Amino acid sequence: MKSIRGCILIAGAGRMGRGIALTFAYQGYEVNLVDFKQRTHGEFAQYVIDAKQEIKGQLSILSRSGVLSEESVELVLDRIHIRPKDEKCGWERADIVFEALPEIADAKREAFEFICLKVPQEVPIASTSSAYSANELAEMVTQKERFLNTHWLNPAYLIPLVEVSPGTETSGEVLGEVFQLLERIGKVPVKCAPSPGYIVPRVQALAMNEAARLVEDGVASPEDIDKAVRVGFGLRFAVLGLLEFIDWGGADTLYHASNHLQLSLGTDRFTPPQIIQEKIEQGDIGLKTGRGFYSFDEKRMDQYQLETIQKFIDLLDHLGLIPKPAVEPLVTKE
Ligand SMILES: NC(=O)C1=CN([C@@H]2O[C@H](COP(=O)(O)OP(=O)(O)OC[C@H]3O[C@@H](n4cnc5c(N)ncnc54)[C@H](O)[C@@H]3O)[C@@H](O)[C@H]2O)C=CC1
Ligand SMILES: O=C(O)[C@@H](O)C(=O)[C@H](O)[C@@H](O)CO
Repeated sequence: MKSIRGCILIAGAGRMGRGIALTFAYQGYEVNLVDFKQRTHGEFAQYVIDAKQEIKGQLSILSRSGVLSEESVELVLDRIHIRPKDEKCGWERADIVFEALPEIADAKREAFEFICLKVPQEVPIASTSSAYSANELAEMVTQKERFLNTHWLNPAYLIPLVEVSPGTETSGEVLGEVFQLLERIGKVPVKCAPSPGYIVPRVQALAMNEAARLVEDGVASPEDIDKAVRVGFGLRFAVLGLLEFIDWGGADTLYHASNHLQLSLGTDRFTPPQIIQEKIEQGDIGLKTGRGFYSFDEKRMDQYQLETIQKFIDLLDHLGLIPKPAVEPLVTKE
C-alpha cells in the first residue's frame, strides 16, 4: 500500500463529501470530488456552481473569523476539483477513496462496484456511513482488507471526531495509515467495532428521538428543549464523557432513575443495561467507591476534580455564562 500523502478522491459530492473535501483541501491536499448522480450537462454545470459556492461560503466564514487569510479562500477552493463520475477523475492516482453516497444500500453498492473497477486494488476505501456496519459494507467491495468505515460528524470540516471502524478483514496497515492521515489533518480519530451506528449515531439517535418525543408528548417547546440541551446536557458532556458522568452521579442513581422512568412512562426504552446492574452488584458505582467505568486513584482524586471543574469554568467563561457574584448583600443589615 502506498502511503496516503497526496491525492484524495471523494465519491459523492453532497453534504459530507463537500465537508470532507474542504477539510483535506484546507490542509493542502488535492481533492477530486466526484458526483455519482446521473445529470445532464447543464444540471452538472449548475451543481458545480452551487457546490463551489457553498464551500466558498464556509471558507469565507473561516476567513472572517480570522482562522484563514482572505487570499487563502480561493487557494483552498482551487484544490477541490468537482467532476462527474464518468470523466477522468484521477482514479489511478488516488491515494484513498472516501465514499459519501446517501445511506441507501443500492446507491452504495453501485458506487463501490464502480470504485473497485477504477482504483488500483491496494488503494484504501473508506465509507462515511453513520448506520451501516463496516462488515455489511465490506461485502460490497473487492479486497476487503483495504476497506473500513470512517464516520465523520456533520459539519465535517469543523467537528474534530472521526469514528474509525475496521471490518473483520481490514488490514492493520490500512487502519494505521487512515488513523495517521486523519491525525495529520487535525482530526481526532477513535476506533470502534463494526457495529451499526458506531458510537455517536447510536447514542444520539436515542437522544434525538427522545427530544422529538418530548415535543410529541407536550412536555416542553422545541425552543426550551434545545435550550436545555445547549446550556445543560450538551455543555456538561463537552467536558465529561457519558460514562465518566455515570461515575460522577453513581451507577446506582442511574439504575434507580431508569427503573422509575421505565415504570412511570410505561416503556422499555429506559431499561438499564446488564452492565449497570453488574457494577452495582460489584460495588463499582463510581467516584463514591473509587471505581466505576474508570478507576479513581484516591491520591489523585482532588486534583482530578479540580481539573474537571477548571474545564467547566473555562468553557462557561468562553460562553459568557458565568454570573458575576453580587458585590452588595441582597438584604441590608439594619
Ligand atoms: N448528513 C449528515 O449529517 C451525515 C451523513 N453521514 C453519512 O454520509 C453519507 C453521505 O451523506 P450526505 O452527504 O448527507 O448525503 P447527501 O444526500 O447530502 O449527498 C449525497 C450525494 O449523492 C448524490 N446522490 C443522491 N442519490 C444518489 C444516487 N441514487 N446515486 C448516486 N448519487 C446520488 C446527491 O446528489 C449528493 O451529491 C451517508 O452514508 C450518511 O449516512 C455521516 C455523518 C453525518
Ligand atoms: O453525527 C452526525 O453528524 C451523523 O452521524 C448524523 O447526523 C447521522 O446522519 C445520523 O446520526 C442521523 O440521525
